[in-house]
Amino acid sequence: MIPFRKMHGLGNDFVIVDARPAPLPLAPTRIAALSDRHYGIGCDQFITLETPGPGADVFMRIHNPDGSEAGACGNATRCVAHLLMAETGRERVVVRTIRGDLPCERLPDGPHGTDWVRADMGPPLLGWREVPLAAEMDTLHLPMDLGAVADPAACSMGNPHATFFVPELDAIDWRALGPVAEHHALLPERANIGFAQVLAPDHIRVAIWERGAGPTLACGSGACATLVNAHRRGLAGRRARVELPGGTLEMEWRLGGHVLMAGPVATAFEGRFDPQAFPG
Ligand SMILES: N[C@H](CCC[C@H](N)C(=O)O)C(=O)O
Repeated sequence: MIPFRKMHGLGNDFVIVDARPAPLPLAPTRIAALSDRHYGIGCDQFITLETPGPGADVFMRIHNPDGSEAGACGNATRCVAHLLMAETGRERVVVRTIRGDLPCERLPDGPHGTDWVRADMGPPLLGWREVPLAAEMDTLHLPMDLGAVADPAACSMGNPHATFFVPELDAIDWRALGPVAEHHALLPERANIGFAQVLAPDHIRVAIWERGAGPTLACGSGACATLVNAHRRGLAGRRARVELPGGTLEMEWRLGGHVLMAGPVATAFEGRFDPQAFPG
């Protein structure tokens, strides 16, 4: 039997397994089965903790429920950091991903008396090859028109994001538009798709259709991409509250280039599963 911990950041939820004591060779098909909300445990991303090299406290591997591996997961970064802080008693830890090292710190005096964790998600990647896009173009204005939405901006936070800016989020069927954009020909590695309504230079409402996962209650790297793309378009400052369906993250795109995100984390439950009971 394999123990797991179920955590979430604003309802963006994760199954977390610990492969630091010994390798846990779970095939993508088995990860997908475990991530299924009816036949498995269910989650937005499946997170595997691995022993890092020097300079980090943990390596965090990220899989989507379709079995694909992702390069960033902001809310899981915050959850894993909180787990490590509880293990070590430290207020600051470093989470390593395939994208790089993400320093995290606990904010004990967060709003509403909850423990908040702030993650430094690193700098956004703004070049067309870095997103990546299918051809050379201005990443601030993609020639993509889906009728109800068009002209998104794109960037990478270690994973690809495209952001549509809309006058009224409630007026569009973003759950129908999301998969069309996710699989658009301009996005050779697909992308996480944000639908953002800028309410003020420091307040953005966004809904995210996640690559390989679909609609989620929150998306940390998506919130980072939303702020970056809004600021690049002159629609927002460098600090903003980003309001997602599951709650609000406090975001900052620092002059040094790094994007920071802060918000609450929670553990829902712990359990165990028999991997042989799942196809894979
Ligand atoms: N929920 C995650 C994003 C997962 C990204 C994944 N869907 C991808 O394929 O890039 C977050 O909080 O950043």
